[in-house]
Amino acid sequence: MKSVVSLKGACLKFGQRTLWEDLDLDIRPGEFFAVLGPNGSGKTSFLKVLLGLQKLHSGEAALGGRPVERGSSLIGYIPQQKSFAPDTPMRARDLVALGVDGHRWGIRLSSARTSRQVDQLLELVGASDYANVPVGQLSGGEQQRLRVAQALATDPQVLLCDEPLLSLDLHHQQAVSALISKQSREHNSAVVFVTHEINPIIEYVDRVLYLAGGRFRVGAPDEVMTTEVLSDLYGSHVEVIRANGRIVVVGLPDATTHHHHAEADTMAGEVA
Ligand SMILES: Nc1ncnc2c1ncn2[C@@H]1O[C@H](COP(=O)(O)OP(=O)(O)OP(=O)(O)O)[C@@H](O)[C@H]1O
Repeated sequence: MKSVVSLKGACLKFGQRTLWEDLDLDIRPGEFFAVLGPNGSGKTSFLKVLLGLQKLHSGEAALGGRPVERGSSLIGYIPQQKSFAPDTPMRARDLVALGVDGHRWGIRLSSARTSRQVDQLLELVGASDYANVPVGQLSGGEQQRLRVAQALATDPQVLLCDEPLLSLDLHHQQAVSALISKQSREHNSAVVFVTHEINPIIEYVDRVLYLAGGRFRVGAPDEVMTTEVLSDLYGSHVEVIRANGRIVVVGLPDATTHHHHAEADTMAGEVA
């Protein structure tokens, strides 16, 4: 099947610092693709490249067979959580409606139809109860569910998600992950899902891009999330333990992308 996201020989650098290089990647329609790695490894920058907001140092990035560009209508985007100001003059349903018809030129959907679609989206993310509440008065998790609804509104071919589960409680983490996976299966949308933590989405992930130390590995979770591969990426021994379908990475170096900073300090943690 043709890929919907394609990177060829992609390299991203800031000054002397290389986040990744020689990255060749094809993401298929309907694929659930997770991007993992420690703080500062370049996960958000990876999304910015696909959004056309960050130029590659070298190589090519394409969406739907065309070079990436800002504002592509192929993309739905769930940004990293930022709170709305308390006095934002917008209700929950207005925010979702913006996703439905806010950026269309020409024929706009009739308002009754927009309204029905907004109701469906609100229900999908479990936000019907607060549809008329101003967004600035909602909790971080409630706001985040609205962003998911907004991103799904255009039925995107590529759904870019930047840590969409942050600030959600366990129940809503599961609900939002399931929703995103459903979108990918039923609408054949490719999902690029940036996260620190693979466990909430482990049952959905087809492949992982793991970034660390200016290097990367791509493959199925079982191929990448291993003691051998992660120890190699981090340049120090880490232990990957599987228990009850979860993956725990123990002994990660201090979160850093620089090998020379990977000091003796270690912490036992559940990352990835
Ligand atoms: N425009 C820029 N100019 C210079 N450096 C940048 C720029 N954008 C990002 N960086 C640096 O690139 C590195 C990767 O940033 P990025 O936000 O992609 O990391 P991340 O993996 O998403 O991190 P986190 O998990 O902390 O969100 C960081 O060290 C950041 O400071």
